[in-house]
Amino acid sequence: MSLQLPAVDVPPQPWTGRFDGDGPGHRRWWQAVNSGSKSWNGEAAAKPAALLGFASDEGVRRNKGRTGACEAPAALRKALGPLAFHLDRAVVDVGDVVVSGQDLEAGQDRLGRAVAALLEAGHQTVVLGGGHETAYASYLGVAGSTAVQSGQRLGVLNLDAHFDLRDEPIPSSGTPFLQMARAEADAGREFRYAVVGISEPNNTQVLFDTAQKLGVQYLLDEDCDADRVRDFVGGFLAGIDVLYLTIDLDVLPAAVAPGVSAPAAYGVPLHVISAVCRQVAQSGKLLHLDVAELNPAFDIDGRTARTAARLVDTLLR
Ligand SMILES: N=CN[C@@H](CCC(=O)O)C(=O)O
Ligand SMILES: [Mn+2]
Ligand SMILES: [Mn+2]
Repeated sequence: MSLQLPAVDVPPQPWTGRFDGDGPGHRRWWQAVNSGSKSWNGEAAAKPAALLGFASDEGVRRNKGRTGACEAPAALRKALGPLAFHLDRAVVDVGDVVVSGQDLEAGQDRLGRAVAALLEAGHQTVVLGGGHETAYASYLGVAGSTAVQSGQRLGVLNLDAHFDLRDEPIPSSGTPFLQMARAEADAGREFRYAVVGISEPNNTQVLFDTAQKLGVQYLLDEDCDADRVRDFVGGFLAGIDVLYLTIDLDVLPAAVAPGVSAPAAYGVPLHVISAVCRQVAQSGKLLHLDVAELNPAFDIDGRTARTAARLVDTLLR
């Protein structure tokens, strides 16, 4: 595949990690990414993955959260770099879209256009956020894809302690899914939105009412045992053609994911979230994914970034 990547604000930088040798048996993520669009074994079965950073703090700032998510794309690459590479696809890094100052909307627009271009070129797209305002930027790209434009049914699956359906005068990290609901209605499409891991005490009645009005399917964190989540996700996948998966890392318990703006007191166990990622990867319906809300300033030993890296690795298997 030719390297026709969209221009972004910061071009990709070389990746680094532990070096055990040059042969395929020693390969780690950093070596695979640095070898670009060349498949590591020349016969990759799956479509190449394109990683794109969204360096944005503005949504969290507007939502009165703890800022620092703009450093997350670099922290996620650092966590991915040393992982042993067992993927049957090439991975390319496209670089970062950077939200400058307070112009979140312009950044979301740039990211959306880059995602749409990468989807058009046949990539499996992966956005490394950013606060959860990343989700609306991702959506702009997904909504512009040929798959959605040609009438395939889009599903948005959010792994999150929060609905992020706030009705606010300006967009933030708390509003992306209400923005999507309105955009889908304007386009004359049904909004298919499901959330795994909702924390009841961290979402007001107004948010539950909005979710009900929009027909949102959700599972509370306390109900997220492995069987129930597998059935819930399986049911959602059965009713859609293409999936946009978004992982807000605050869906995980604070001990596993301390490096977020709003750590979860309860959280969904990592093995359950990891199983969702395997289920989604095996469905063959994954169009686009992103990881949001990592805040390296509050991460302990890179726990949150390492966990996120592992989930991305699982999703690209
Ligand atoms: N993306 C953020 N979502 C949450 C944050 C909650 C909080 O800061 O406590 C929300 O807006 O509900
Ligand atoms: Mn959240
Ligand atoms: Mn969120």
